[in-house]
Amino acid sequence: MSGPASVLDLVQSHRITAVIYAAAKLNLAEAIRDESKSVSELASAVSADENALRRLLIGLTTIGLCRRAEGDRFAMTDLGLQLGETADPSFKDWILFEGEMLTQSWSGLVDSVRTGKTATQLRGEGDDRYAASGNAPEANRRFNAAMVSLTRSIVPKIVAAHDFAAARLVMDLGGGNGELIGSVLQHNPHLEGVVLDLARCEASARAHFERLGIADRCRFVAGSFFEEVPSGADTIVMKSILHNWNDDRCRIILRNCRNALPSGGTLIVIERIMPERATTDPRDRSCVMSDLNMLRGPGGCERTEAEYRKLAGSAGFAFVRTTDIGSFSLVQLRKSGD
Ligand SMILES: C[S@@+](CC[C@H](N)C(=O)[O-])C[C@H]1O[C@@H](n2cnc3c(N)ncnc32)[C@H](O)[C@@H]1O
Repeated sequence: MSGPASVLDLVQSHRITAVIYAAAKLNLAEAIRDESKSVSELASAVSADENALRRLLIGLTTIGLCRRAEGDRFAMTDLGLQLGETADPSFKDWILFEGEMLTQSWSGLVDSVRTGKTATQLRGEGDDRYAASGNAPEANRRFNAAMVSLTRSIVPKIVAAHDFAAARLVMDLGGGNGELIGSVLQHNPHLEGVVLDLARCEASARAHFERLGIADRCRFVAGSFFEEVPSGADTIVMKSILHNWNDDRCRIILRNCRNALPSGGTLIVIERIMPERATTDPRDRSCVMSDLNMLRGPGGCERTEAEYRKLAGSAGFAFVRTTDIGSFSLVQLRKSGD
């Protein structure tokens, strides 16, 4: 957002989400591709009313996702192309998740602020959103696909930021569909990998390993990191895990990691780092919005670097370094005190 916005502009932000969601749902980026298309052509390609579609396309130009070409033709901008399913990066799955699930959940934010409880707790479905959503396969598929699109966009920075040369077996704890470990293994042919996550991620993770040609050196273990983390890995990575949980739950996960790692083993935590004092800077805003998303969603929070260091220290890890990788940071820790 450039310059100070009016309160009216700010409160109408949901309209922008709806415009982007409509464009993604209509597969507009796929229909337009790299060349401009006429509105009538597009209307028949995406099954839309021509006049209404023109109005949507003009809306998309005002937020920089489309540009008007000659006559009644529109093209996607580079940013707009990211709405396409096969773009690199593609945020389509995140947009569908945001438009179909998060928008609904956030409408109850006031209840979470009043009570300090998550949407799942307020519905009386317990403290663990992941356990509560166990029999909602379509919602889980949507969530997992959204996580893949977000993680895929930052994986090159993760791979560049950490040298895995000395590692032998890397475990991605809560690694979902295997996006992160897949990339780490592709860039490090000497490595073996394992993903530990809930059983519902197993089929898609295994299919992903087959697609990448790493199935012979990457396994999936179905389990819960609150019960046990299997030993064998010298390095454990966790992306977007600790921010899901409160400090007590995080300590259980961290202690299970510590029990699983050999002496001096490495733990890499990849999370957004909360600023000590948030400002209107877009990066601060993005982190704080994620923090509120954790309040409403799984019940965790975003933490400052000092908070991560303290939390990890209380579970027997020594701080090594923090590397800034854009909107996320990579906090490297070492098992201490054997
Ligand atoms: C926010 S997602 C992060 C996924 C992945 N690390 C990424 O960043 O793309 C959290 C992950 O934790 C997994 N998870 C939740 N509860 C778990 C549990 N008790 N044991 C293992 N994994 C769990 C979820 O299935 C999900 O894949």
